[in-house]
Parts: sequence; C-alpha cells; structure tokens
Amino acid sequence: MSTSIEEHRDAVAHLIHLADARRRERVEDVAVEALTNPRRLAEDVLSAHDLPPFDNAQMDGYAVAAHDLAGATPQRPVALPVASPIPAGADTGVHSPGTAAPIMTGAPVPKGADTVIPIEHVEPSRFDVPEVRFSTAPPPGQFVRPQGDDVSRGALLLPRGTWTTPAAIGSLTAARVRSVRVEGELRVAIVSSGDEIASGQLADGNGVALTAAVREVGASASRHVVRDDPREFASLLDELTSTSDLVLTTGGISAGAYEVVRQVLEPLPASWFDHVPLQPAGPQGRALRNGLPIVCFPGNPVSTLVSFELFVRPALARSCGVVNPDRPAGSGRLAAPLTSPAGKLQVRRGRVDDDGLVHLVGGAGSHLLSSYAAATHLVFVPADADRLAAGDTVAWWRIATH
Ligand SMILES: Nc1nc2c(c(=O)[nH]1)N[C@H]1C(S)=C(S)[C@@H](COP(=O)(O)OP(=O)(O)OC[C@H]3O[C@@H](n4cnc5c(N)ncnc54)[C@H](O)[C@@H]3O)O[C@H]1N2
Ligand code: MOO
Repeated sequence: MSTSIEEHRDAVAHLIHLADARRRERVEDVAVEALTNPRRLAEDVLSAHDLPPFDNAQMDGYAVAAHDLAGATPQRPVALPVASPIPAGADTGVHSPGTAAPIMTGAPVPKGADTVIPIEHVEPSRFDVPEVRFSTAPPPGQFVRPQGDDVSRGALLLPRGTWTTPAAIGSLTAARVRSVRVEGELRVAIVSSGDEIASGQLADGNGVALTAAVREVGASASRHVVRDDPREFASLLDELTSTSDLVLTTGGISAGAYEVVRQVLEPLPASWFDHVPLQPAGPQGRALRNGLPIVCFPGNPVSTLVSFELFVRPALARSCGVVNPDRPAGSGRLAAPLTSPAGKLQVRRGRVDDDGLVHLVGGAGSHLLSSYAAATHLVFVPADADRLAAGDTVAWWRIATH
C-alpha cells in the first residue's frame, strides 16, 4: 500500500522539526542593521539609555512655565515676551522665567519650562512676533514627552524570544543597541541534481525558485548543483552536514538509470522513496543522513514547487515564526469542466475571479512552469473524482502574495 499524502507530510514535518532543533543549538551576535530576516532574541535586551533621552516637545508651539499662565482666560489673556526659538536638534537650554520660547516638535524642553502650548492656541499663531498671548491656563506637563517615558535606563527593552520585527529593530536602534544575540537562522541547502543542469544545457530554474521560496518564509538558503555522480552528491552532503540544517533536493528520484539522489540516500536506514497519490509530484523521498534531514522533490519544475507547497512550506514557515504559516484556503465553483487521474489528488494552477469562479491556468503537465507563474491559486481536484463539471466546487489555496 502506498504512503498517503498525509503520512509523507507528517514525516517531512518531523524532519523539519529536527532541522529546527539543529537551528536552535546555535546563537550568534548579529549587527542590528543586518537583521533583514526576523530572528528570535536569544537573551533579554536592557536599555542603556532613557528613551526619549530628554524631555521634548510633542507639538510645534511655545515652551512656557505653566505657572506663568495661571489665571489666563479668553477675557484676561496673559501676554509673554517671545524668547529665542528652539529647533529640533538644539541642546537643552535654560528657560528665562516669564517668557515663551518658540519650540518645534522633538526639540528639548529647556530647564525651567514644563509645558508646551501648540501654535494654533497662541495669539497670534506665529513665531516671528515679539509678544504672544495665551487665553487658557494649561496643566503643567501638557504636550511634553518626558525623558524615559518609552523606556527608562536599565529597564527591559525587549525580552528574550522577541522576533526582530521592524519595530523591534527600530526600538533597538533608538536605544543605540548595535548588535544582539539571536537564535540561528534555519539554513536550508537546495541541491539540484542532473548533468543537464550541471552542464548548463538547462538553467537551474528549480534551484532558483526554491531558494526564493525558502527565503520568502524567512529561512536562509544556499543553492548547489551536482552532476549525476553519486560520489559528488555524497561529498556535497558531507559538506552540508556542518553548514546546513535542512537539505531540499530536486530531481534524481524516479525510475531512470541515473537517479543520483535516490541511489545515495535510499540505502540509509531512515530513508523512504516512493510515490504518493498525487499528480503532479507523485515521486517523493526523504532521508536522515548523519543527522542531516533531507527532503527530496521530483525534478519537474511544477512538481518541485507543488511539493514545496504541500510538504515543506507550512512546517518551515511555522519554524521561522510566520504567524499564519498556512496558505489562505477556500473553495469556489469551477468555471469549466476538467478531467483528472482517478485515485490521485490532482493539483492544478488557477485564478479565482471577483465572483469567486475558479479558472484553471494552463494544463496539468508538470513542465508548464510559466502557467504556474501566471496563476494565483493551487486548485485541488479530489482523488475520488476523474472528472468535474463546470459549477462543481473545488478547494483552493491562495499562493500569490503580490
Ligand atoms: N519510468 C518512469 N519515469 C518517470 C516516472 C515514473 O514513475 N516512472 N515518474 C515521472 C514523474 S511523475 C516525475 S515528476 C519525474 C521525476 O523525476 P526525477 O525526480 O528523477 O527528476 P529528473 O528525472 O532528474 O528530472 C525530471 C525533469 O525535470 C527537469 N529538471 C530537473 N532538475 C531541474 C532543475 N533544477 N531545474 C529545471 N528543471 C529541472 C529535468 O530536466 C527533467 O526534464 O520522473 C518521471 N519519470
Ligand atoms: O509527478 Mo510528476 O511530478 O507528475 O511530473
């Protein structure tokens, strides 16, 4: 009895779990500016500074001492002479009592002033006048962002386990943290096999596509090409054992005479190479070699990408901390009839229109990569159906993100 799609998916998820454990064994110091992919902080980060670093204005307006405006009303406004203006970037100065100093958003509030009056509440609403009037008594502290309001010196800035999102990186940079200790990245090696690829007769479309797919979920990827030579493949795997957490191979697993991936890996104790009831991407494989998890995809380009979507992407995205690791799923009515191999789950490429109708894009052939590129959805035709009529309901995953 052949392995079910679910069994293979679960076994691959276990391999990715092992890959994730390899990743977690490593921590490294990384420059904050180099944190392009989200990483997990491996330790608490404390702030060495108050943020904001000084009391500063929240509004463009006038800095005053609130007690100078005590008793101000529209009927009895208080007039104050205008002091020197304070732009953002100025040093913290000293406020002259009984004056109002023009102050810009973010500029340091001078010692002795405690309140900012927005320019629109000042009469006249201008900075280039010798005197201004105020017709309300503000509460002390109004529109002043106090030193240390966001985080105070010595306090926890970001706890261990935080993902380095743009906000986290911004926060670290604001606190002048230059590098942080983070958990290792999940390093995925992508190995394309085949003399036709190694010689350049065909371009390594699969390797480049998988590299992009792996990076898209936040793992790091390296791309390698080997000839149909078992020794070359084995020696590359030896090398990858210390530099990678997971290997994805493409090609070399079916029934031909030069199936290098299968030849090298199938004899290993934990290996499995067989077909799952799926079209395309029927032939599949997996192995564990010297502790290195390896997932093997068929070489046809559509088969490779469908394999990645079904068997690897959800678990890999979960390991990389993606909040919604599964593709958005739904269902809709077919725009036209189709036929499908009985007994196999068929995965077609499609688009869903504004009315929810599902249109197939291109044929079922696993070499039709440009139709895959034109599609926005994977469309699933159940194993128990060998034909469907227009109007029948099919399930889909939305694969387009742009
Ligand atoms: N006698 C049988 N032949 C085949 C069977 C079968 O069951 N019995 N299965 C077919 C199916 S289905 C598939 S899928 C392929 C899988 O074969 P492999 O995984 O061994 O892949 P290759 O033979 O190496 O290549 C298949 C195809 O893909 C092209 N390819 C390979 N690598 C790349 C790459 N990196 N970039 C772009 N294109 C690539 C390669 O040139 C071939 O055209 O086996 C069928 N045969
Ligand atoms: O399963 Mo193959 O992946 O049909 O082309």
